[in-house]
Formats: sequence, structure tokens, C-alpha cells
Amino acid sequence: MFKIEANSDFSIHNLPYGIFSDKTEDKRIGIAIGDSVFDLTTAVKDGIFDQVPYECMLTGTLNEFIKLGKSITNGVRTKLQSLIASEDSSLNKYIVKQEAVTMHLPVQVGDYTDFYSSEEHATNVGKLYRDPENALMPNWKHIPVGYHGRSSSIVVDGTNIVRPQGQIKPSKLDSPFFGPTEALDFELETGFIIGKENKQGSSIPVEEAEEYIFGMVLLNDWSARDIQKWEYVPLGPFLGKNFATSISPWVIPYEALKPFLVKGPEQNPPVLDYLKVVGNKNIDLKLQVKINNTIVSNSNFKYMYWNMNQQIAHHSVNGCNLRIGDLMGSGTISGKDESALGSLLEISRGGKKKVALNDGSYRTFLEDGDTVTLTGYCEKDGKRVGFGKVSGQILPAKKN
Ligand SMILES: O=C(O)/C=C/C(=O)CC(=O)CC(=O)O
Ligand SMILES: [Ca+2]
Ligand SMILES: [Mg+2]
Repeated sequence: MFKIEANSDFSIHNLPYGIFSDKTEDKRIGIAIGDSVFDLTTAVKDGIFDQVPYECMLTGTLNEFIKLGKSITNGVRTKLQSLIASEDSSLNKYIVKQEAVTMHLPVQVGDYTDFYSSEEHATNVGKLYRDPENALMPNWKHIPVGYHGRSSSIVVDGTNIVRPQGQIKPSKLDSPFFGPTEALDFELETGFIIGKENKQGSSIPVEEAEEYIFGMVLLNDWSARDIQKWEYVPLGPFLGKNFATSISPWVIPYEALKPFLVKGPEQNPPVLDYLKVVGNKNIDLKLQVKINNTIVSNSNFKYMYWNMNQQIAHHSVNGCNLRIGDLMGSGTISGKDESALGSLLEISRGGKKKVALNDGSYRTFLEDGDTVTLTGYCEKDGKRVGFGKVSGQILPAKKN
């Protein structure tokens, strides 16, 4: 049988979904349990979950499974929980060790949107890029600000990232030059996967938004700060961010995260009615970033000013339709403390302060060969629900 260590990210309370393959190379749906993967595709084929049509298991992504709706997917979850709890030995034939499998992108992402929802992050970047006296834009406390990202370059944990090239214009020069970015950065974010669609022309009420969240992942929104700084006015991020976005392979079901809901920061001035939420909508999710073996940030998703429900309500308020498999980035997750900053741009104060790594070297931004790893977990009353990790190593820029 499988082992679930007390400190495992993948406890019986979690049961996240992913896409894996082993020797046969067929992509199958798996559920992480302890150090193992439960092969859901084969279990469905054998009729263990009779409400799940086998065709949904064969597409190499979670999209068709998610489309079945939460009444079915939550049924799978509760049935598997009771089979595990009863130590049913019929489970054994569906268990594979995690170390023996390859993980793939869990969903086919149609559209990817990235928000900008941490007050601390928006303030820090506003000070560095614009006006230290008026760091937050006048719209920021009224609108969950976001931009449309690029889905083609979303990659899974373990994928190498080639240093991007582009136009760079240092303030001391009058015109730009072309070259590899000299300011490659990570952004500590979470992402959520849309699990239910709204029709174009209709909007999702904020109080129903939860039904549209299938689950969450860790997300690193790689950013080339020099390219970004020159290109972003007035339409926002483009080539400075669309070269790669990394996500973790296991999608944590929203249901597994409900025990960790907490109240978010007070929103003042009051938000418009379509954004008003009641109750606990933030999640106490502890987050950590490492560059190679050095911890450079300890943050928490609960610091976010705007929550996922408000992001969904805002995204659809104009009649924009969300589709199953769409990915929403939280925005960089920074806290008040110096140790809780979600990007090197903030940690190095715009490249002015050197960050010491354990090997005696220093960074302002990322160097070729560096590996950035994000991890995260929720823990309360002896229950642990972890996210695993998302990491990526920087490769040198391509020679032209
Ligand atoms: O303030 C800016 O001009 C830019 C900010 C970012 O780079 C952040 C962005 O991608 C959104 C976020 O992650 O919060
Ligand atoms: Ca971002
Ligand atoms: Mg990106």
C-alpha cells in the first residue's frame, strides 16, 4: 500500500488531480496520495467510479473531467477518501510511486489572465517604476486590476526557462538596444482553474463565484524587468512576461482548501456592490520561494487585498465568458514584512540591493543556471493540504 507521512503535502484531506505518465507514455489522470499516485483513469475503466464516463479520462488533460461538474468530481473525492480510510486492498493495483512517473500540464489552458491583487506588491512596484509619493494608481482600490496573458507558453514544474531577449532601454541611454534580459525575475503567485462556464453576455455574481473555482496551483510568472519597464506604457505587460509561466502539476480541489478560509484585509474605500463579499474568502496558505538552496521569501496568500471571488465577478461583469480550463493568476503575493516579498524586483529594491545566497554568491536578478522553486501548504488542526512545488531552471539566452 502507499505511505502517507504526517508532514506529507498529499494527505487524505487533499487529493489533488494531475496528469501523469509512466512507462507506457499514455497520459492518465492521477490523484496524489502521500508518496504515490492513484491511477484514476484505470480505476474508472474498471468501473470503480461508475458516474464517470471513461472517455473523459483519455484526453491527456483534466478539462473533460472538470466539465462533469462538482457533483460528480466531488463524488470521486469522497468515495476515494472512504476507500483510503477503510484501507481497502483493492486500491493497491491503482497505486504508482510518484518518483516513477512524469507529470504533465494538468489542464489545457484556453485563456490565461493575471491579476495584480497584492497591495504591498502594487505599492512596491509603483514606487520603483513610477511615483514614490503616489505608488498606488487611483483605480487600484476600486478595480481588481489584471491583464490578459499568454496561454501558449504555460509550462509545468521542471521545465527549463530560456533567458528571453528583447528591447532594453536603460535610463542613461537615449535609445534602446537589443539583447538578453539583464533583469530576469520570478513572481510568487497562485493560480486557479475555472471549473464552470458562463455564457457570453452574462456575468457571474460574486456570491456564486466559488462554484466556478475548480482548484488551485502554484504559479511563477517569470518576468524580464528591463524589457517590461520599457514596453509596458500604456498597454501593460507584453514580451516582458509572455515568454513563460510555470505552474505546479497538482490541482488542489477548492473543497480541500475550504477549512483554511480566513478573512481578508479590510477594503476601504468600500468596493462597488458587484464586488462586495461576505465572510471568509482568503486562504491561509503559507508560501515559500527558494533560489537554488536559499530561501528568499516566506509569504502568505491570505495577505491578498482582492480575493478570487472578486476577480471572477470583475472578469465577467462586462459579459466576458470564462471557460473550463482557463487559468487565473493571483498576482504577485507580497506581505508587509521584508521577508515576505514576492519578487526579486522588490527584494533587491529595483536591483540596488544584493541578496546573499547560501553558497556565498549574490543576486540582484536571476543568473543562468539558477533554479527557482515555489512551495506552499495549508495546515490547521492536524490537517495538512500542500501544493507540492513548481520549479524551473534558467538556461542561457539563445544565440542569434
Ligand atoms: O506595476 C507594474 O507596472 C507592474 C507590475 C507587475 O509586474 C506585476 C504583474 O505582473 C501583476 C502581478 O503579478 O501582481
Ligand atoms: Ca504577475
Ligand atoms: Mg509570465
